Amino acid sequence: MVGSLGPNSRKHKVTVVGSGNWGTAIAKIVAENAANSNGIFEEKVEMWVYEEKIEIPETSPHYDASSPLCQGEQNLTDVINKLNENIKYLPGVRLPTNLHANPSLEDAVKDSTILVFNLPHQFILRICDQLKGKILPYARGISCIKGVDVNENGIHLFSETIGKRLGIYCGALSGANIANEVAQEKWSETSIAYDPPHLDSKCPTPHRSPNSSTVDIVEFEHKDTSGQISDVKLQPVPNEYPPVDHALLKRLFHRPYFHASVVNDVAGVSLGGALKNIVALAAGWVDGMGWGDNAKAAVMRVGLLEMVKFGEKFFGATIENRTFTEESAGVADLITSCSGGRNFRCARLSIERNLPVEEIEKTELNGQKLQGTLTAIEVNRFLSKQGLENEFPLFTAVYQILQGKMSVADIPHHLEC
Ligand SMILES: NC(=O)c1ccc[n+]([C@@H]2O[C@H](COP(=O)([O-])OP(=O)(O)OC[C@H]3O[C@@H](n4cnc5c(N)ncnc54)[C@H](O)[C@@H]3O)[C@@H](O)[C@H]2O)c1
Ligand SMILES: O=P(O)(O)OC[C@H](O)CO
Repeated sequence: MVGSLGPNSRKHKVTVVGSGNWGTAIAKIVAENAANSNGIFEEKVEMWVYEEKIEIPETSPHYDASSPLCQGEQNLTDVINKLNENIKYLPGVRLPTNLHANPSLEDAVKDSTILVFNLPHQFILRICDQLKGKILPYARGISCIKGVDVNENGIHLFSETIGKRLGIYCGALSGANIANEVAQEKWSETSIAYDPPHLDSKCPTPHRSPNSSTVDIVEFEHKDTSGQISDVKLQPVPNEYPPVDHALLKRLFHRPYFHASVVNDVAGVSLGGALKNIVALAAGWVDGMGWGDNAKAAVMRVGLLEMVKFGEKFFGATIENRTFTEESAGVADLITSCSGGRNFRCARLSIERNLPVEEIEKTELNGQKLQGTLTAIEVNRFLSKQGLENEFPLFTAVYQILQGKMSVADIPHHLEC
């Protein structure tokens, strides 16, 4: 029984929900830290894997004709656990042995107090539905997802959507973090945003439920961009566990090669990561046209301004503008994404090969997913519904180009208007 244990006597169990390129890289980091946490985290870290069959090709350094693992199709989870490598989504990177690939979502999250959500944003809503009732009610989440949740009610951060659907608090992690570089332990920075409506004064609108007979449950109101107020009953983490706070999150994610800064601005950190993907597509197209670095810098300048404007306009009360300039999740992520990110690279190739970006995604990414294409469409759906497309000419141009309604050659003129 949790209640019979003393303060900090229990360890946090951590599960990473997702195992793609970034999911696996973050799971590696978390498992490295969990292996040496002085009793804060359980050593074994679970990584939920969307199961699929793979075959180890003869060209792979892991190929051994006599190995049962090389006899036809295998479960990706078995391959990851036996080779300590995600040969499909993060090839060539050795994973810690305390990281366990688990094909069962329910089993992977069972008893976990910390859930790290890290999968392409188009899959997260369905995963949340599957997780309902399967997680600890006092679990805490961190969303590493770069995207926004657009529906008929407005636009939401995925940290909010996850929190609302699961009845937990969820923060965000985002930064200038191309997964392959991070996984190879090349130095980078990241931003973690975490600002739960604790029993302290941090939350803008926390209050105890007047009807609640227990001090263990806190209700907080959150106004989303549609003006709706959602009530989430947040349960505190029992004090048998070390408190989930900025210091603990730093212990979970910070590495000598991965410097984590922990802040409160969840909206700023989340939005930077989502919107830069739209800009990166434009940067890739401009680069593919051979227009040079000045043109790419122009796209990035306009893109950054639109990112800030979008944040101010739709998340004004909660966002801190300086996140865009001072945090890795802001301009630094924009720069790296427009230099070597997948959205940038696929967009550039689409010009060079005269093919749609989605076609390049299918042939070049081996199952990895672009987030910019869908985000551009979702953001446009939100903007057009409000008649605000003209106020965001670059976001709108990216959408129009994806729809085949505008050509890349028209970008300069479109931005001049
Ligand atoms: N890759 C990066 O460099 C990077 C860096 C920072 C942030 N991100 C962000 O992290 C998030 C996750 O990206 P990623 O790179 O780990 O993923 P990815 O692009 O590698 O996508 C592949 C993953 O999607 C999973 N998948 C496919 N179909 C699925 C389904 N129907 N249901 C559930 N899962 C399914 C696959 O199993 C695989 O794990 C994205 O929002 C991305 O923008 C990525
Ligand atoms: O490869 P992308 O375009 O999905 O971008 C990767 C990361 O978000 C860069 O920080």
